[in-house]
Amino acid sequence: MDPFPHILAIDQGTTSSRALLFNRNNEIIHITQKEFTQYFPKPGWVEQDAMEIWSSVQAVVAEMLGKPDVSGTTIGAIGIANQRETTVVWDKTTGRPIHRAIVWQSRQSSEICEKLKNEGHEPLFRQRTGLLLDPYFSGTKVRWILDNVAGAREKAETGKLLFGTIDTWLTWQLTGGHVHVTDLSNASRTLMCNIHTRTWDSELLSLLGVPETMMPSIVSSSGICGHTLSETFFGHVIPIAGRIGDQQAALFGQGCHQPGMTKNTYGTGCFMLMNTGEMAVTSESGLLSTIAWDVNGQVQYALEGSVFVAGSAVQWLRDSLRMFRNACDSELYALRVENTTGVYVVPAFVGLGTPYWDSEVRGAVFGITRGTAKEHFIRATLESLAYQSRDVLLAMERDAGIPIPLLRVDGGAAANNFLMQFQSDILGIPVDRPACIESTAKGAAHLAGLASGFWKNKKDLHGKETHQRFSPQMPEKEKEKRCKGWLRAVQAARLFRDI
Ligand SMILES: Nc1ncnc2c1ncn2[C@@H]1O[C@H](COP(=O)(O)OP(=O)(O)O)[C@@H](O)[C@H]1O
Ligand SMILES: O=P(O)(O)OC[C@H](O)CO
Repeated sequence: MDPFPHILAIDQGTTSSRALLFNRNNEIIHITQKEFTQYFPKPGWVEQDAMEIWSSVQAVVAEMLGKPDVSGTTIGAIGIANQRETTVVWDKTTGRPIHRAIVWQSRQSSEICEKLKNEGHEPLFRQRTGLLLDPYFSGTKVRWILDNVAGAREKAETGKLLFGTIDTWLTWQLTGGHVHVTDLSNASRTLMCNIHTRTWDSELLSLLGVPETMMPSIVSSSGICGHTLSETFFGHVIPIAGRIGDQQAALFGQGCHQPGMTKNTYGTGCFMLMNTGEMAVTSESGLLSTIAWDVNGQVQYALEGSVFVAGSAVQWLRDSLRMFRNACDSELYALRVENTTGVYVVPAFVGLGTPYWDSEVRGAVFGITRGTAKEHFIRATLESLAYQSRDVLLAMERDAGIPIPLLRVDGGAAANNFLMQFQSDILGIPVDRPACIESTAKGAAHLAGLASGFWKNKKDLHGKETHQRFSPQMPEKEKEKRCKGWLRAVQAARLFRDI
């Protein structure tokens, strides 16, 4: 009998927390999931309650432990994949957050970014962190909390506050407040980590006004950093053996272990990453240079294009415009019409990321007529995910200096066949969707499984996976016409901000 037949992956995403149980054949045998509240306190601001995030993780794990043949004693190790950049600051003694978590999408620190840019600091941040001075990243979010929460700065300066991204927060909670760590993939998204020396950068911390005592220790993406407590709901001491930002996790889970291999994940946002091996590639086209993972001291880098609003535009159609009940219904509506009749939705609700990096532009709809129906609107919104991904892919090909012959996809919205076909059509290359689109959880499970000896080496991780291929069908002229229309729509949305 296998004493530990399972690996538990915790996939803490922007819209939901999920627990996924893997067996030694690399199969997912159970999934539990819980959505949690999103707060939009002001236009462009997005916040979450860190305690609610933790409760949602407890809930999905508790539900998992209630499944037949699953218990704390059957789980060999835990791996965590998390929404990145989202910032939690908490009191070391009480363990209570001092403010809501500021979500990666939130723009509330844009003034801080502008000030640092005006002071001429962007080249230094860019060179050392591979990122840009954009509110997307954690550094200016921490600064915002220290500036805006009464008494926070004094407490931070006397070592009473801790900072963490969601991996750090969950590890802290799972270990009963004993372990304060992050890994390089997450650290590389904070604006505070030098991706070349792979340490927190004192000069950048000082420019941001963040005391170094708040920072977690940086540990490997694959290795045991702590254990659950036997007296908590697991009822057992389980090693926490992997932690990695969700987009890098998906890159690992898709098996993109070699330089040049690329994947695009369609979740709340869209994130395209290309493995660049042991080299941090500097981008000329607005891509980010980031750390993919650190496994056994071997660090790999990636080029990344980040789209801020993708699946969340579908949620907006569902929840705010009440156009349908389930995200998957968007496909049925989109297929009821032949095209959008020239309607374009630019879902720049929180600005635009790669390659535009325009944090002030806001969403816009173009080309509506009296004949525009809900179906056109839904179709145009889905198409916007593909157009934004195309903008990123073209930038990536330019920077990497190689064509991308095929795109691997995953994430919740990759389940949408209409979207995947349209993506292939406007890219003019095949799009491959694995039968199991849970690449993020796979990546976290793989890293934990390798560290705990559950799987011996990478050969055990990939085998008989099947893919569905979407091949381009749209005539070249039609493709060009539509893509030109999209670029005009983006330009017009940006112009609207400027007038
Ligand atoms: N069939 C679908 N078509 C389009 N969008 C979808 C579909 N299913 C899920 N989504 C969108 O995908 C997102 C959820 O994907 P997921 O990978 O779980 O995201 P995250 O990790 O960011 O929480 C939601 O924003 C949802 O609106
Ligand atoms: O929650 P996801 O899957 O949309 O991922 C969010 C990213 O990590 C943000 O950088």
